[in-house]
This record gives sequence, C-alpha cells and structure tokens, in this order.
Amino acid sequence: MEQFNKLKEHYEKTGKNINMRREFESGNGANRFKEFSVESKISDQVGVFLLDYSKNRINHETLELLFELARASKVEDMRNKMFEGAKINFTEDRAVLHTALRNRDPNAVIKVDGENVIPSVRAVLEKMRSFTERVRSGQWKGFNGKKITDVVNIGIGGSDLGPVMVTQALKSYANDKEMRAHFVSNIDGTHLAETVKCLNAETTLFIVASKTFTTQETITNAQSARQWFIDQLPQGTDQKHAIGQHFVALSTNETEVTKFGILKENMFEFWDWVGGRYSVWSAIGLSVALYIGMDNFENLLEGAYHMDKHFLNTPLEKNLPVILALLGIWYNNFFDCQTHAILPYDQYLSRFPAYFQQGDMESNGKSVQRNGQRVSHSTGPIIWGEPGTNGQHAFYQLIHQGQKIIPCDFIASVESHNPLGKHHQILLSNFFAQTEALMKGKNHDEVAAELKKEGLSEERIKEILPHKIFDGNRPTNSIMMHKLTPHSLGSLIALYEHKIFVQGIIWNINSFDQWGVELGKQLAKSILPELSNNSPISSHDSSTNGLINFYKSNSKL
Ligand SMILES: O=P(O)(O)OC[C@H]1O[C@@H](O)[C@@H](O)[C@@H](O)[C@@H]1O
Repeated sequence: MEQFNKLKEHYEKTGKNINMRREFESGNGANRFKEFSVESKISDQVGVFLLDYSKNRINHETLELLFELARASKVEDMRNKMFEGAKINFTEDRAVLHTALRNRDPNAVIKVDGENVIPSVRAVLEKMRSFTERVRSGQWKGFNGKKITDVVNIGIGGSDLGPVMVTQALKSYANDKEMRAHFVSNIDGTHLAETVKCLNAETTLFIVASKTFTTQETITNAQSARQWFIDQLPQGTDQKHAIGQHFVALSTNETEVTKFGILKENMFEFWDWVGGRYSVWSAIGLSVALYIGMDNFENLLEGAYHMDKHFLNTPLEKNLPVILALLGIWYNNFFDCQTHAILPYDQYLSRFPAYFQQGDMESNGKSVQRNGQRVSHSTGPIIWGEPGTNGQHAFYQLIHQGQKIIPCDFIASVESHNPLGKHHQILLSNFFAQTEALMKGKNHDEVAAELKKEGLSEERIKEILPHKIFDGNRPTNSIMMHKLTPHSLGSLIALYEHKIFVQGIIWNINSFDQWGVELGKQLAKSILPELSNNSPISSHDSSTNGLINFYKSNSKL
C-alpha cells in the first residue's frame, strides 16, 4: 500500500532518528505534551481519559502519515460495518457484535440476518438481573435451604479470562464475606481439586461457561465438579433437584447444555456473533454480576458503550483507540518491535495484561490477509505485562537497558480505592518516574558527573561508567483516568478492543476467527486414546513418540 511505503520512507529518513529527549529539550519541547496528548471526557460517569503519547518516537509528519494510512485502510468504513452487524468475520460467516451487548440506547436496532438482536440481548440481561438478585438476596437456595456464598465459574479462554480479570478489577465493589467468586479453567485436575477443597457443596453454585459447550477442558471440569458435588450430598437427597439448584450454564448451545443435565431455564443464552474473547459483556459475565451485583455489571456495560460512542464519533486525530493502534503499528511495522507491554499501576488490574494477551494475540496473531494471500508485513505483537511496581523489580531492567525496544502502555488512576497513607503517591511517583526515565535515559556525562560526586577513583569510574548509561528514547504511552470504577473499567476494556480492531483492519486480517487454536486440539484428541495402556506407539514423529513412550513406560498405566 502506498501509505505504507510513504511511512517506510519517512522512517528511513527521519523516524528512526527521532530522539525524544532532544525533542523535549528543543525550542518547541514545552508544547510537546499539549500537541501529543488527548484529554477526552468519555461520559459523566466514566469521566476523563488522558492519553499522553508524547513520549513516542514521532513527530507531526509521522502522525499525519499514520492517519493517512488509517483512512486509506478504510478503518472508518469497517468500524461502521462492525457496529451495524455486517458479517465481517467472514471465515466463520458471523457478525461481530459485542458492541450490541452493551448498547444502552433504548431505541437501538441492530440487525443480523434481518432480525433485531437488541430485544434478546435485553431479555438475557433481565434474566441475569433477576437470577443475580435472587442468589445474592438468599431467595435462591441451595438443595438444603442455605444461601449461596460461593460461585465457581468453570470455563476457559474467553469464557474465563474476562470474568477473572473483571472480578479482580472490581473487587472493591464486592463483599467477600457474603459472596466469593472462584475460577476453574485448567484441565489439570489440580485446578478443580484445589478450588473445591475449601468449598461447601451446600452453599456453592457452579457456572458452566462455554460458548460451544464442547470444549474438552470445560466439559471435563464440569463433569468432575458435578461428581464432587454429588459425592457431598447426604444420602437420600434428590440428585436431579440438587443439581438444578447448583449448576447453571452460559452458552449458545442449548442441546449440549440440556444433555449435560442443566435445566433449560438455568441456561443463560448468548449468540454466535459474540466472539469468546469479547464475551465478558454477555451472559459470560454472570459470575461478575453475582459477585458485584447487576447494577455494577450494567455500569461496566455502560462504560464500554460510552467508549464505543467515542470510537464511532470522534475524528481519527482525537480518537483514543485509533491513536493507540497507529502508534502500535509504527513500532511493529517500522521499528520491527516484537512485543508490547501493558503495565497497569493498579493492583486491581493485575489480570488486565493476561486478559489482553488473549484479546490481542488471538485476534491479530494471523498470517493471511482477508483476500487469502499471505501477509508480507508483521502483524499482532506479543502482549505481556504485570502490574507496576512489581514489574520494576523484575523485568524493567531489560526495558531500560536491554537491546530490544519494548513499547509500553502505563495505566494509572488519579484516585485509589485504598490510599493508605502515602501508598498511592508513592505508586504514582513511580508511574511518572518510569516513563520519564525511559524517555530521557542517562548519558555518559551525567553518569560521569554522578560517579565523580560519589568520590570514586578515575579508574573505577572508567570501569563501571558504561554499565550505568541509559540510552533512553524508549517509547511509552501513559493512560490516566480518575478512578477504577465499573464505568471506567468498561471504557478501558473497550478502548483496547477497538485498538485491536483498528490494527486488524490496517493489517488486512480477520481479527475475529481463531483457527490457530484448532490443530493442537485435534492432535490431543488423537493422542488421548493412545495413553490408555502402556504399549509403545510409533504413530508420530520420533520426538513425539519418544515423549509419549517415556510417559507410558514410567507411569502406572
Ligand atoms: O467458550 P468455549 O466455547 O468453551 O471456548 C473457549 C475458548 O476456546 C478456545 O479454543 C478459543 O477458541 C477461545 O476463543 C475460546 O474463548
């Protein structure tokens, strides 16, 4: 594409030589923050989001060319198509409508195959509300009349990561003395065994969360959970009735749900146009609603809705997801950066990077263009991260002084739910200091002066000086919001979802399928029967045979 070539030229001529510190110290440096930041009021409840992207290796020309690229890639057109319900996930012949799940417009009409999906979306929300209220108030009772105090969500991938991340993020809106949320995802029996260890069957509700209701891990975990539950029942208990009170399902597959033994009325429905990694807004959010209450869950939806409106209605130049996406492209496709770190300075957001590992890598980890041809450019980055300040004492060494450029997003709130004396100011001082340090670095003369001041000998200075130099010029975005609330979290998640969308459009890939997870599943299914006895096998390559046969000859099969 012509715009890609123009950017390449700009990168070679100017871009790769941009030095941020020089830019900040130049005549126009004082304006740099103003020129390269957006303060946007998302809504009254969400408040303002500040995106400071001035600590990036960009100038005005870079941005102009990047926005040109977005326009030429028809980002706006594709965005509108997604919101309208067009089947942009063409490899699965599906619409992509997680935005319909959180649409709060009372008059909204969004059609898939000629049918307005909004009434069914709202009906499920109503069903979730009524169920949530009954469970939380104690009106819904366990098999022997006790109130539910623990919910266990059994799901994996998109049917797990969203609820895990959001319940963690909004913990301050829950009351753990009344209701606790647990998550079982891994097929490793340890996950289920360790989770149920301290649970009481009388007061535990299992939520089996699976879009397809055929996922091996989830169904196996659910079957074992049901067995555990049955084993706890006092003799003479009506098992069927007890299971009815303690097992509900979140799925698109009614046939499989009822086959499992979950009553139809205890199934919360969603639809094939909700991608797994975008499903926390659907019935998949039931564990969240049970944990923090339906009002808070709907506030999360509302926050996302307001970010949707921002994405839809704001010119590209001020559009937060678009800016984040374009900066990502700048590093991914021109600086050849392989990874991108998400670093929330907020303990509540500790699972946020893991959540967007799936969100981003399952969406944009693709190598084929929409037209079926191989892509010739790099696509989705490797996403990783941990909350600050923990990361600082672990992997920031490499971000500061390693040989790789790692673009980072720093995320923080002005106000903390737990200020505890000076804790929040200390946290924020680190948040501010890190992006400054990464941008500025510390040059030869600065290090030399420091060492001299410490009174070190000339010889010692010469020896250690090179190790203490920081090149700087390491790119970061800073995202600040007022406080982590259901509203602002909803907005923050939607911000990243739309960033991923924009990048996928520019890379011309389908961000909404996930064929890459299938091959391993297929092979595991064919290997499983081979593990049932200890006779050696030879049906695979020599490495796989060797590994399987090692297991067989050493296990008690
Ligand atoms: O919700 P179910 O259908 O169990 O799928 C769970 C997960 O499975 C994986 O293989 C992926 O396809 C994910 O996108 C999905 O979220």
